[in-house]
Amino acid sequence: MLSPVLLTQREASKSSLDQRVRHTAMSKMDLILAANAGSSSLKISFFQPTNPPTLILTSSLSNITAPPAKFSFQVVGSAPKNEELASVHDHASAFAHFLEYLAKEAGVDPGAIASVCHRVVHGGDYTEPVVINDEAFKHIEKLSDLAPLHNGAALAVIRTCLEQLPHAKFIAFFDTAFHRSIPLHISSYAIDQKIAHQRGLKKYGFHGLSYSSILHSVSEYLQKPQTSLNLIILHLGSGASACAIQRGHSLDTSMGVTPLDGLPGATRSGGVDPSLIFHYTNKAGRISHNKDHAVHLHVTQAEQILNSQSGWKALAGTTDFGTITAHRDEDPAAQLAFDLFADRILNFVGSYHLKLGGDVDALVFSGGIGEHSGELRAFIGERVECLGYPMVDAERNKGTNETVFDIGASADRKRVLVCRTDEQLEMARQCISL
Ligand SMILES: Nc1ncnc2c1ncn2[C@@H]1O[C@H](COP(=O)(O)OP(=O)(O)O)[C@@H](O)[C@H]1O
Ligand SMILES: CC(=O)OP(=O)(O)O
Ligand SMILES: [Mg+2]
Repeated sequence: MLSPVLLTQREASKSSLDQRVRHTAMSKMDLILAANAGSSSLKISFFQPTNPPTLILTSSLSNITAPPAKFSFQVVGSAPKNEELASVHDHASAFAHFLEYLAKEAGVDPGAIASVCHRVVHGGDYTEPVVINDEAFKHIEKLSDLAPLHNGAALAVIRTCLEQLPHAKFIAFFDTAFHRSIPLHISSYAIDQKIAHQRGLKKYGFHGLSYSSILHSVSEYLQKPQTSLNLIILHLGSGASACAIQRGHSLDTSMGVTPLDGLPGATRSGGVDPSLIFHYTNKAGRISHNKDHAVHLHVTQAEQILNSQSGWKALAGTTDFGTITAHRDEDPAAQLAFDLFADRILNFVGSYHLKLGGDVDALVFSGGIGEHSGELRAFIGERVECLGYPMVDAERNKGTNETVFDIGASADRKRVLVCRTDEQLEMARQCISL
């Protein structure tokens, strides 16, 4: 017998959710919950399992690593609820808060959730989504050292789900899977290949769910099949990476065996001379004895510093790129952070433009910074004009509510686009097609 989804009839502000959830789930208890454990945030969306998936509600907990965390919860068609939470300090407490809010405030019975999609950043050799069983759980756990800010956080959310939603099916979707198409000479490091194979030391690449989502949206926007598209995509968030897409497949990306390489981020250094770690601290190479999670992951102190104590946080004392942009005129540290980020982005745009033989349909900005920082887009846009990209139009660069919008002054063959990525939607889409 089907139990009602809603525990109680609540106040009018919840009526939109009531109607949507009641409508579908009373007859079919098969909602999809998609959880995205990023380095600084936990983003959650609920979908009805239609094709394409129908969004019911979104929630996010950001600033998890720079408290107080910011909680937002929005039922589609209703006003968002926002609050600051001093009690949330990691992904496990963030997800616990969400589940409590869902039942108590939104009145949703967790029994209505049939499938839970988890974004897992490092999947190693898994190239397809997997149902999470003991073996998959251990596999993800083993890879935690290679994604120290991510896999452990995703596992904490998975553990809570296993305890609190025992009736649901859990599926892991991997960031790395999208990059399985990267050719061997690009994914290999110039090291002993026997050791490289034994230890899985190669470029895996990350943000793959985001790149899939962007590819899907840009293909719809340009009305061209994905397999005809050559794109340079910049996913600029707390973790930032670039990707060259050739005929709809990943050709190269800036992150490597771990998400540390390539562009700097909120707390990550990005690529440095590998020898730098031996000079940064004379403790490099030893197991960290700090009190944080790095101890349990056996990450060396240097690796911990480059992952968690670097990036904007080290350069400008904030993990918020919006603050950096706003203060760069009066604060040389903020100016340095801005200029350094732009410089590293240009390295990848130039290199990927060349790898694609100049045959690029669009340069695409995405991620929290790419979607919101008109200043950074204008700065990069001006410098890539020499490669044949149109000038960034100041008015268009102010943005719209569309998923994809064009900020180029002319709709020449090459475009400069902004795309709102949606990793949760991408997982729901793949979940339905499974
Ligand atoms: N208006 C803005 N201008 C510049 N940067 C912004 C703005 N809004 C958000 N950001 C940046 O986006 C980052 C979050 O990006 P997001 O992709 O959501 O992060 P995550 O990597 O946790 O998924 C914030 O840390 C902030 O630096
Ligand atoms: C891979 C990665 O860095 O992800 P995020 O930007 O969500 O932290
Ligand atoms: Mg993210």
